[in-house]
Amino acid sequence: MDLPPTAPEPMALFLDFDGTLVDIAERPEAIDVPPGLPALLMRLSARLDGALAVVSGRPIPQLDEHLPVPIAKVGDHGGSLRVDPAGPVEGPPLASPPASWLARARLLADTFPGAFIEVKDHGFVLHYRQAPEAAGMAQGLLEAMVAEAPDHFTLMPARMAWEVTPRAVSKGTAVAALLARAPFAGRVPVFIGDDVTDEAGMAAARAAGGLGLRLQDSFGTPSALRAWLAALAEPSDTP
Ligand SMILES: O=P(O)(O)OC[C@H]1O[C@H](O[C@H]2O[C@H](CO)[C@@H](O)[C@H](O)[C@H]2O)[C@H](O)[C@@H](O)[C@@H]1O
Repeated sequence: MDLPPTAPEPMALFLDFDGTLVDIAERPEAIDVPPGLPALLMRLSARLDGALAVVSGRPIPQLDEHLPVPIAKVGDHGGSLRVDPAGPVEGPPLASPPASWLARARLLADTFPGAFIEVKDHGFVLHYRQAPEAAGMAQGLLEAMVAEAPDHFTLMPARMAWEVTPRAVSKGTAVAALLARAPFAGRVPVFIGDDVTDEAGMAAARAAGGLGLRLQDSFGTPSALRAWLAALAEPSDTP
């Protein structure tokens, strides 16, 4: 593992949620959010003058449920953004997958006990954490689906899941959009994530002169990252 980095100044910080801020759980609703995490993110956001965003594949309402604090949030892998915590949720118009895709994906998931579908507004996830034997067939089916509408959708490998997402957005487009706006503009971006779905965010941060950090390499575990964030949130003692 590399040493945790020295935070650049002034920093804009982009944090993935599942597998980065919180440990992976058997199911999406079973995550254990450490009780102090929302307050820690609040302190950190204040320390960065608001230039902190949680950037997740989850929809923003789910992020609000797990992190009920007024910080910037990006959901749906860049499909929805709420930069001003008191402002509206923004995002480009995006297609939704045809109902027939969901029906076919559900049929497949139903043949593998433990596999299930998570539906989002503009995509869906086929989770196979409890049915790893479903991975290959799921990949084949979903690849064939997105090949029917390659301009609109793409298939992303996630952690023990395949996710059909809109092609037009990614965590990278979200980072670029936030960096063009206050309070993120003019700061050095740092994106921290654990997953293939975070690579576009990391690449966007690096392209803007900042850091794209893989949790496993730079911190090891979500708990170690939270400790680093807690130290960062402390007021600086330099005048
Ligand atoms: O971008 P993220 O915040 O990392 O979200 C990515 C996906 O995370 C969730 O699924 C993953 O985490 C679950 C809980 O630990 C786990 O059970 C599952 O196997 C993982 O794939 C979430 O359900 C998805 O909607 C997110 O896109």
